[in-house]
Amino acid sequence: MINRLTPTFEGNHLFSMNMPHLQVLGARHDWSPDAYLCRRSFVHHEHVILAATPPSPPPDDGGDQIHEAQDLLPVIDLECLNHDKNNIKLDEACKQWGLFRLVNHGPSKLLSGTPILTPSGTALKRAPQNINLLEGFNMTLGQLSQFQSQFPVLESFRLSLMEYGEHLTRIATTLFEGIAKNLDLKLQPSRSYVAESTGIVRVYRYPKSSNYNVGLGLEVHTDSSVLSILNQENEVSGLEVLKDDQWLTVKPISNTLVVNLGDMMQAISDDKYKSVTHRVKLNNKKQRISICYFVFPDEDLEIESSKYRTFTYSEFRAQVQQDNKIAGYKVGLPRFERT
Ligand SMILES: O=C(O)CCC(=O)C(=O)O
Ligand SMILES: [Fe+2]
Repeated sequence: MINRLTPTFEGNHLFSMNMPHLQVLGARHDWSPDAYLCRRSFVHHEHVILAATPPSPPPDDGGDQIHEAQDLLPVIDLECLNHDKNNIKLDEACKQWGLFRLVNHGPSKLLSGTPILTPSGTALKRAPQNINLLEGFNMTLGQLSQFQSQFPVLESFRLSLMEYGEHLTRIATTLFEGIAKNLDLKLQPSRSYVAESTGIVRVYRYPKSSNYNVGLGLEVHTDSSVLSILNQENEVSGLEVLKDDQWLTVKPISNTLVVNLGDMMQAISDDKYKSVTHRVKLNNKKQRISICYFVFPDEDLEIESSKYRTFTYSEFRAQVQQDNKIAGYKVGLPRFERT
């Protein structure tokens, strides 16, 4: 797969040319277009952005105590999960962490690519609350067929994305089934909670930087997804997770995916599981590349819980986009709390 994908990326001009169109195919699920522009424009306009918006200091590190979570993070074996009826380890990981490493998930080399350059950023209409120093693109799996006719030159890339999406959907489905059993969830029949069609594959490149004043690679946030499955492609650290008020580095380990629970999972589980708070710091030695797969429920599936008013994922997404646009940040689940 590496060989099929890499030539597509080679000569970054291909993506420089096509990025505006790629955006149309799939904007990041919970970002306003403005925030998205900001995120992808730093390469050419870093000085402009930083001058326009003073960087906010990195969030409190709990007394600068950053711990490595390498030995603490729960590890889930996908193959064992298939055999166990109630998987206590998975349940504990979801309850206590909201994030775990995943091993034995299938092919060791899932996807690889080279960094992608974006075109010059368009002027920002509004400064978002935080500047995120990264560039990348999102692809919604359900829209890949449009991609075929619009960009025949990227056909091998499209096929790779499809294969990656199928593989990751299989993983997400297995994990979700395990979680549903553990929580004894009453699922709506014939509806998908981890729909491939709404799945998003996102590739990001974070520049290297030793200057903490420039801000974070990706601000403190929770994901809107049911599950997010992260491939820390070039094994460069940066991801940190908030656990018991301390930031822990999630060190990359080869052939090991990182799974984190998102807002939809929190609501579906009636708050038994938490959407994990995380952020990405810039690495001071190397640029970092991550490939993330976000999976969502069918857009019109009604999520019922005792904590939140009934809502659909499309309502949630619209609310997040509106908050991003008006307030400059995501409010998320608190917007849907029962009063
Ligand atoms: O790049 C990463 O490691 C994490 C990215 C992330 O948290 C996100 O896109 O929501
Ligand atoms: Fe995230």
